[in-house]
Amino acid sequence: MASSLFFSVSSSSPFLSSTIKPHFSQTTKHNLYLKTSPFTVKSISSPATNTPLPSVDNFWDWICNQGVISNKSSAGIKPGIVPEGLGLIAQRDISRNEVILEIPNKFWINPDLVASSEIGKFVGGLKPWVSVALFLLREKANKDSKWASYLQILPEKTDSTIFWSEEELSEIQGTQLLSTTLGVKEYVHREFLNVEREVILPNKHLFPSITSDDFFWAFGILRSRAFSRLRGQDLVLVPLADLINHSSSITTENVAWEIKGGGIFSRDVLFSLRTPVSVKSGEQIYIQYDAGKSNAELALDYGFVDSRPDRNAYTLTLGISDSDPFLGDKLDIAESNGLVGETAYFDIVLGQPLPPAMLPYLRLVALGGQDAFLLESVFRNAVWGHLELPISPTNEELICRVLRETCKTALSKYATTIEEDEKLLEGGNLSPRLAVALGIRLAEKKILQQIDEVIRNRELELDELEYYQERRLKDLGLVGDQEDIIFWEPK
Ligand SMILES: C[S@@+](CC[C@H](N)C(=O)[O-])C[C@H]1O[C@@H](n2cnc3c(N)ncnc32)[C@H](O)[C@@H]1O
Repeated sequence: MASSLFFSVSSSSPFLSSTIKPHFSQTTKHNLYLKTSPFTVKSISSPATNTPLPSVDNFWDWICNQGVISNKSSAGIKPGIVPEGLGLIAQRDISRNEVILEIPNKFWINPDLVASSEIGKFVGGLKPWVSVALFLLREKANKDSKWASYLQILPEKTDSTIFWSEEELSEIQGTQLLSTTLGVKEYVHREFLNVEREVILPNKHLFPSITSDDFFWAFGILRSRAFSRLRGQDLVLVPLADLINHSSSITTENVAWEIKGGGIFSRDVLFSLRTPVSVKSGEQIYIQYDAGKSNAELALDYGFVDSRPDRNAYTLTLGISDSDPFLGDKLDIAESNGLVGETAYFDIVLGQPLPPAMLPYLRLVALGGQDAFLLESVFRNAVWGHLELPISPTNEELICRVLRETCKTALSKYATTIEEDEKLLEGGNLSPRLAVALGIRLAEKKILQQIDEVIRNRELELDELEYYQERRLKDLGLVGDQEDIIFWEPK
């Protein structure tokens, strides 16, 4: 019975899951819905990070004059122009784990600063990021802003997929990243329309001309510069510290920054940044951005992808249909095993086995017909254990078939094959955005192929698998050594 099973694909971004409603359909059985784009690609470009050197010098002077850096001449770091735009350059040899920066909270840009600013009373009820975005835009328009030296060094745009043209987006046709990007753009645009109506237009004296593009710029700045974990109400931009770039060669799991108290007699809180590895004088200092982020999230937030294979993930969205006659029982069982709600998300990572809870969950979703007795309350404590192993040929065959259909349909949505992408990669000389597009679409296809291969092998074994009834008979001692069922002859 297939009526209770639906599969769809979606984004894995934790940001999306908390703040944006997914915009893919999840209503029909065996549902696989991929948003694709009809555009064709002609060219792809990358934004220039054209911060002139005088602006960087001016920013550095400002930082030092404000006392953020106590002694300019003996500072261990300095901002400089690097391949990633701006970055932090070591001014002497720095050892591993050495603190390179401590920025007190009076130099942070966060919702508290906005609340105490002249726009504070107009933005009180807004989401933290929206109020900080309006603050940035207002200060950017003010030549005499206290923050002018900082705002001048912020890039006009990044390579985040939210800034890609339609033609550029067509390079990620069929990908989950495209679907997520369109969802985020829709979300930001909606937020803009709301804030324009509620705050910007009624307060034209404070916000004379803020466009949707301006608002996207501020969103892009916050997504790419606020340190992970410092989001929501804790959202903060830390000037100077936010010049640190990411390198895939930094693999230490430890987070390179922390928030510290400023000392017993100080009310200051400090943002403290360390070097995860030792760095020679003149070299750029790097950290690893949030190790938990997939390449799709890096592409969306920052506009680059990491070369580590385990950053490549594909999210399968699985769920129990509203019309499933056993919906309540199934939800109850899923919830007792940590899978809350009608939908469950499983991140499949390139080169790694399927997540352990995925097959049990699928067996649960597909459970019906003669197997439905396992949903009865007497089995409630033991049912998940049973689901960890095959239940019945019908159940196992169904989940294999639907998973393979899902992979096949998803694979058919991409405009290029793995072989074509690999050839392009070999050719090299890719623009940053095309490199991102290729990295993402190639990895997604490889993961789908990987899932299909695992399930194809399983299908070949279906006749040899041991199912619930056989296990049960064995447990009861009703199956002999030769796997024959033992009958008691009546005397
Ligand atoms: C926190 S900011 C770092 C400072 C930034 N480079 C600048 O010029 O202002 C993050 C941005 O730096 C760039 N970036 C950081 N690490 C990178 C990397 N490994 N490859 C490419 N771009 C990188 C991306 O544009 C990203 O959105």
